[in-house]
Amino acid sequence: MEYEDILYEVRNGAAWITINRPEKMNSFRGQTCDEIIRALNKAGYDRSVGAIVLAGAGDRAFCTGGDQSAHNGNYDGRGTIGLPMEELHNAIRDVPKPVIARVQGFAIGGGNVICTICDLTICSDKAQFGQVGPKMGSVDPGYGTAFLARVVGEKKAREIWYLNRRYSGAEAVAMGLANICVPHDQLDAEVQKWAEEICERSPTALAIAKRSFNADTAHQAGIAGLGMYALKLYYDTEESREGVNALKEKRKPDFRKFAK
Ligand SMILES: CC(C)(COP(=O)(O)OP(=O)(O)OC[C@H]1O[C@@H](n2cnc3c(N)ncnc32)[C@H](O)[C@@H]1OP(=O)(O)O)[C@@H](O)C(=O)NCCC(=O)NCCSC(=O)CCC(=O)c1ccccc1C(=O)O
Repeated sequence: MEYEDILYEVRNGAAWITINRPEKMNSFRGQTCDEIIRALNKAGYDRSVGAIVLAGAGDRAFCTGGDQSAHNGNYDGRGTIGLPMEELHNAIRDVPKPVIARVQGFAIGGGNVICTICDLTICSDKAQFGQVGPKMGSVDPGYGTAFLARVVGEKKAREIWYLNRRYSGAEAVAMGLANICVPHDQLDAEVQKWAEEICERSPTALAIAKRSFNADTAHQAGIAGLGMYALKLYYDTEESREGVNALKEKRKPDFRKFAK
């Protein structure tokens, strides 16, 4: 079998990459990231594909970030923190085709980062966006913070990271985090419509436009690469583990004891 954690299908020029771990709220482990990277590169350089859709299986979640059951100071894969996060984020940005996030449920933590990085985000009225980092003992030191501020503005990005609230699809559209919010049962048709419209456009012009948009924030890849080492040091602390343990033990984390 080519993939275990994702589904890959081309629908009339649109490559659909679907995280298929609904029992884990489509959170990702190392293998999931590797498979998404492989699928992105396959779709990105397949001449019959004009647009790429990133989705999550089932109704509950688009993606809820790193799989906390595979997280104990390190995740279970390769890379600085045990997940090839920088590579995954860069793959979304580097493929020369627009990537559309299809958000039908929770886009939380690292899942929120992924949809922030995607070129476009189309969500349903059941979508819920949000960050959980400081609530869970984690933080994205790269695109998830710095690029988010480019997308929604500095004040809103700081609110998202400092308070860890949840936002509806309509609120995501209002702050510029999503392009459009549609009724749940119309989501797939809407996503496919946008993808097919993109497929009719000049691939070279699209690739140049995407590279040009990316150029303005390319330095953030360097910040992310450096920040992952800081994140790894943080993951090795009791303070970070408090977040993971609290989720597992279904209790509120007590971070105050780590106040500096
Ligand atoms: C997603 C929730 C808000 C849903 O809440 P609720 O509806 O109340 O349902 P629950 O009962 O909480 O959850 C149901 C079920 O799903 C499991 N689950 C949910 N998310 C995860 C996950 N990420 N990993 C593993 N399992 C998960 C949950 O445990 C329940 O299982 P049961 O067996 O039924 O008990 C809520 O669940 C929630 O907030 N989940 C945690 C999300 C989370 O912590 N995500 C990742 C951590 S931090 C982060 O992502 C920010 C940092 C970041 O972006 C990053 C940057 C660089 C590298 C890596 C990361 C990274 O992603 O960690």
